[in-house]
Amino acid sequence: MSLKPRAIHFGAGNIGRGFIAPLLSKSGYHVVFADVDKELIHTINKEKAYGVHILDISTDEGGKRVEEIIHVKGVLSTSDDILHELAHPKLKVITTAVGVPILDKIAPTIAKGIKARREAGGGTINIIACENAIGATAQLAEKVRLHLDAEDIAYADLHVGFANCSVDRIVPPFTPGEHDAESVLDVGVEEFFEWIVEGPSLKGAHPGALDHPINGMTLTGNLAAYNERKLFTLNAGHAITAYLGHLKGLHTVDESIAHPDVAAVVRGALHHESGAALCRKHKFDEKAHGEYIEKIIVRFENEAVKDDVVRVGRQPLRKLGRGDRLVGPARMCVEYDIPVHNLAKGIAAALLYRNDDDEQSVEMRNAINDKGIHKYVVELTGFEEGSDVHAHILQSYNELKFQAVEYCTITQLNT
Ligand SMILES: NC(=O)c1ccc[n+]([C@@H]2O[C@H](COP(=O)([O-])OP(=O)(O)OC[C@H]3O[C@@H](n4cnc5c(N)ncnc54)[C@H](O)[C@@H]3O)[C@@H](O)[C@H]2O)c1
Ligand SMILES: O=P(O)(O)OC[C@@H](O)[C@@H](O)[C@H](O)[C@H](O)CO
Repeated sequence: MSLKPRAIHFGAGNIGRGFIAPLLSKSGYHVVFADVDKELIHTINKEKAYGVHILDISTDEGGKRVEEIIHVKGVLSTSDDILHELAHPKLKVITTAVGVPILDKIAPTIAKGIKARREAGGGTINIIACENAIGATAQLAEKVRLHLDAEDIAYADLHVGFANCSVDRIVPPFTPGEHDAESVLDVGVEEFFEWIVEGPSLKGAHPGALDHPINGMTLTGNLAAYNERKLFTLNAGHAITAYLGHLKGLHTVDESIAHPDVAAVVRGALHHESGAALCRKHKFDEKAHGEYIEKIIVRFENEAVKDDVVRVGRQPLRKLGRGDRLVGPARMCVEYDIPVHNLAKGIAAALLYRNDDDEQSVEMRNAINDKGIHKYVVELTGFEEGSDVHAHILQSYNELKFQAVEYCTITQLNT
């Protein structure tokens, strides 16, 4: 039996293959991917390796650097095989990158795994949900607990660490043929990455740290600040770029941010609105935060990444959640009396996002038609009619709707 520590990663998609698994693998873990996609799992088990293409025009090799990830395994997350993996004595870490709405679906499986570990006397493990949401691991923990009995909960309290994190690396859709890739498993990623994990929640021989450290993972005791900094800056700017770009008929993030109107709204939202509020709340150094924002804009401009506005804009209702990247920073601005003209434009552009292949876009359009935009904005954001923010969102909505007609048919906009 291999002496290597094992890690199970739920979700063998972009961020799983392009970010989390490479760090685990390069830190000496044997990585087992768990996914619902049979074809993908079959290919992982057949090829056992893939390449991570670094998509940076600035890399010495002109964007051609490829990192080989080897000795990976796949297991179908809906089969009993996953339970054997979860009970494995060498298992140390479970990570996820499946999308927040899917955490519900994997929770019962993880709960069965915890029960199996208790019965087998398995060692301590740590679980880290690498999703774009504040407190994603805490949400997962809550869902897992619903499937545990009192004995299992007592065991989990001692032997299972649930650590929240902030995860940052842009991993766009990747077409192997366009990049001389050898395998359909290959992924393309930007060079930059940041994985910040709540240290105090980790369990093991040295509480507050992993028994087998992961190179590239940073531990912190103040995750809340990093979480809000990332979601309300990178993801806020990304979403605004994607929704405004989509309304202009643009297809990629680099094309959208190159449009001066889009860049002006993104800079206004990040520097003068979310940034100003974040600096007030978390006492960030204003100059350093300004540099953080500009570095993010350079990442959006990376032409080698070619990220799709449809990927970045996916699930608009999740993105319009009160604690999420658009309404979240707008609410924080209101707390500090900071006007929100640019975030309001981003929220309005999200409300105008029309994509018949995206269930949440369709649901949003139907809700706007049924309830009317005034009431719907109140329901979604919590900003009352008559408030400045509500008025700014409505004003931007009407202006953008009018401008968007040039690119979309009236039927698509439909409101
Ligand atoms: N791509 C990025 O740039 C990026 C960066 C940071 C964070 N994230 C976050 O990572 C998560 C995943 O994003 P992604 O871009 O990798 O998405 P993706 O669609 O590429 O990958 C998701 C994977 O999860 C699998 N999956 C779905 N249901 C499952 C289930 N029940 N059990 C196991 N696997 C299941 C899918 O088959 C797919 O392979 C999201 O929360 C996203 O916000 C993405
Ligand atoms: O994954 P989502 O849908 O929450 O957000 C889309 C993108 O903004 C996101 O995936 C970024 O690429 C990522 O957060 C970069 O770290």
